[in-house]
This record gives sequence, structure tokens and C-alpha cells, in this order.
Amino acid sequence: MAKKNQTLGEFIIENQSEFKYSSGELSRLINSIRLAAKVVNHEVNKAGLVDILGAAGDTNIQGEDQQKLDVYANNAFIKTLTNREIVCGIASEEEDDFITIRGRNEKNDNKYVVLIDPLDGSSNIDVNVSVGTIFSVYRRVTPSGTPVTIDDFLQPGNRQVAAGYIVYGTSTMIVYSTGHGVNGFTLNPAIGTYYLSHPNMRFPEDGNIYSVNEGNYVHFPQGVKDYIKYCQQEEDNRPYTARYIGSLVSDFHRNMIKGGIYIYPNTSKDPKGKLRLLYECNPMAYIAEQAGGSASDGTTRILDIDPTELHQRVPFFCGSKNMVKKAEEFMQKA
Ligand SMILES: O=P(O)(O)OC[C@H]1O[C@](O)(COP(=O)(O)O)[C@@H](O)[C@@H]1O
Ligand SMILES: [Mg+2]
Ligand SMILES: [Mg+2]
Repeated sequence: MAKKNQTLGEFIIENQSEFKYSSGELSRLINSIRLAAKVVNHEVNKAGLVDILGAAGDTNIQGEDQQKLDVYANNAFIKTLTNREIVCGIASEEEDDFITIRGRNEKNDNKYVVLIDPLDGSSNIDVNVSVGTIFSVYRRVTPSGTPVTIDDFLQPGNRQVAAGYIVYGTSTMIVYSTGHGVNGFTLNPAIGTYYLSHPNMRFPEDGNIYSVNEGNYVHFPQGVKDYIKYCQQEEDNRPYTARYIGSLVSDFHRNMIKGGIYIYPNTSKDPKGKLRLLYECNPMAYIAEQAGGSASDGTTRILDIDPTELHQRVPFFCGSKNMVKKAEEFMQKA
């Protein structure tokens, strides 16, 4: 049973046996993410003082200008996971292709692959608005000891064994699940320890917050336009409140605590949407469902989508169960 203010380290050890394949490997993996998150948090917190603001000068495979903090966070997570010899492969928003991790003597019998969005909400880095990191963990499908292949990464979200995010905001938190509910841990920066501050997090079934970039309204599908009109009507407990931080992790986190829906639909500009299935939508959908919420692409459950590409994009509707259901009804009707 999760005890409030338990440290993350204690929680990981205590709950290890809950995990079907428990061999300590997944615990060590979560511990590595905890460590890398502290390294990144340290840099984020003094972003204005050190040369970490602004663009790094390169573009990633998505055609986006990489920010210096994107690159820093990417290196921090890859280095930590590689050095601790805890995974056999890593895929990242900031890497064109997946990385094969070769352990000692070129043999790697680690069982897990990790997919990460090292820095989520990059457009907010330079303006001191909260950003995050998102991670997703799978057991490999190829034989242990052999180099990973793309098949180890292109698995549907319902096969995740763990997922979570770090939010670097007014406080720094790790929120994750290994399939037994969602727990949130807050970092005490003075001593560098995470404490269980939000045990058993649950999405309220209903909410009154909607998060969507209405600046793209004219490009939205009719169903989304109709749903936004519905949110703005004077009726029942509406109009809802519009809140959009522009960092998926932060918008999701607020909506999970208060009740709400986040929508990044396909648009006439981006027919497949903007967010990436493997390291943004799958892990957030996993957390949402573990917390009693739901996530779809407007019709199909996100976790049931069979991935075909490492950086593929999907429309994303995620949050309080009844709000997502209502938005899907508008998408079907349109
Ligand atoms: O500026 P827009 O088009 O509203 O997009 C904001 C969305 O894009 C993202 O920044 C994409 O993530 P990255 O910053 O990791 O590329 C989300 O965090 C956010 O919700
Ligand atoms: Mg992102
Ligand atoms: Mg990112």
C-alpha cells in the first residue's frame, strides 16, 4: 500500500513484486530515469543563468529546430540509461533512428527498450513556462542477446510495461505507472530526494477544463469545432474554462488533477496531427487509462493503434473519460 511521503526509492523496492516479470531490472530502469531527471532538472532550474536557452542550431527528423535543452536532456537520458546498462535499445524524438545499446562483450541480454520525448514543451523553454520529459517502456520481442530491431519499438501501446512523465514546473514531479495505478513523486531539491506526494492519482470522470490551441481553429475538423462550441455554451456546468500551456505534460497533469480534456487534432495543415504516437501519445494514454481517464485519436483507442513508423503522428484526445467520450461523439456526428 503506497504510504504518503515514502521516498521513490522505497516505493520502487516495495512495489517490485507487483510486477509480473519482476527481476529488479525494471526497478533499476525506473531508478535510472529518476537519476537522469534530476540531472535535467538541475539544468532547467538555472536555465537563464547558463548557456542553455535558445536553439542548438540543428533540426531533428521532425524538421523542428532543436533547442539546446532538447539536446541536453536527450544526451542526459541516453547517457544515464546506457551507462547503467539497463536497456537494450532507446528511441528518442531527437534521434532519427533507434539506438542499439551493446552491453559488455557486445552482448546485451537486457529485456527492455525505452522510448522518450526528452524535453516536452520545447516552445516554452525560453519563456520560463513548465516543460517535461515523457517515457515509455516495453519488453523486447526479439530474442535476448541479439541486437534490437525496429520490431522492438513498433509495439502497440497496450504492451507497455511502464510509462510516465516528469514535469519541471513550480515543483519537479515524476508521475508513472507499471500497470498498478498512477503515483506522483515530488522532488525535494534541498536533499535531491523524491517523495510520494500524490498517491493513486485519478482522473475525475468529468471536468470543466478544455485544452486545445484555438489559434488553429479554422484548420480543425468540423467535429472538433462543434465540440469547442459545446464547451463554450451557457448550459449545465458550461461554459468550461479554456487552459492551454502549450506543454503536453503540463496540460495533461493539470487536467488529471482538476478534470479536463486535452485535444491536439489533425488539421488541414497537419492531416495526421502533431503529436508522436510512440513517445508522447502512448505513454500519456497509458497513464490516463491507469488513472481512470481515456485517450483516442477521435475514434480509435490510442493504446490499440499498431505503429508503423518510429516518429509517426496521430490526433490526440485525452483526459476525463466522459469528456473524451463527448468529443468522440462530435467527431462521429460531423
Ligand atoms: O504550439 P502548438 O502547436 O500548440 O503545440 C504545442 C504542443 O506541441 C508540443 O510542444 C510537442 O512536444 P515537443 O515540445 O516535445 O516537440 C507539446 O508539448 C504541446 O502540447
Ligand atoms: Mg513533446
Ligand atoms: Mg520534445
